[in-house]
Amino acid sequence: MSQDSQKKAAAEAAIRYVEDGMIVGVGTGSTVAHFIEALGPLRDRIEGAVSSSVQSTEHLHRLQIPVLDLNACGTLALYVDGADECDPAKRLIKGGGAALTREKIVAEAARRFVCIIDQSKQVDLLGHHPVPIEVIPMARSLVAREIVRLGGQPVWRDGVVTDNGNWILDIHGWRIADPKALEQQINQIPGVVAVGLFARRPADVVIVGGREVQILS
Ligand SMILES: O=C[C@H](O)[C@H](O)[C@H](O)COP(=O)(O)O
Repeated sequence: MSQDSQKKAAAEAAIRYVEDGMIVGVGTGSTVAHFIEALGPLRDRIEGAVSSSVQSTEHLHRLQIPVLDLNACGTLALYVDGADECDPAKRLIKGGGAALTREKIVAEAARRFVCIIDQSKQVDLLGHHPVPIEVIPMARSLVAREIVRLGGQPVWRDGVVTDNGNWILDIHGWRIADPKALEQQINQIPGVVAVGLFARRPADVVIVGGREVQILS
């Protein structure tokens, strides 16, 4: 089964968590694009969606799913998003598509975070995939130097500007034994907007696509 078919299978399996009248938090990326497609036929049964990126907002609009302002929604019942890596404790690396900051905000606002992935995303230890950090542009070099002190190798994702007008550093070379501690340390560096480590707020349910879809809860 191709990686994209696995993504689609996971995304379609996540639809069972959508209930009538819900406001659904929606992540970003190619796996979420399948979820948005599956959500389309339910547009009249849900109140709407809260989006984590311009890309997802445009997709939701194309399917006539109302996109709501998080500030007017309070706590969301459900957030569905993909990931770049997922460990057995459902901690994640996210941000391959540069949407990590808004994704973190919507995930934090949700009671249940359902993460949809293909099998290649499952790892024992996070860090094979670089860890993205969104930084305020003027702080790029400062943050990079601090990251080197923490043992990482920062690479500027040159040319990429986030939806918030910021830049991305991708940190290579880490095998992350304590993701929560590292998340906290990175968050303390001035100029860091968000880090794509989701350890303080891991997923609640992980759906792994495949011929047999696996649901880890
Ligand atoms: O910024 C992007 C997000 O964190 C994505 O959810 C993540 O990169 C996974 O993307 P995809 O579903 O395309 O593999």
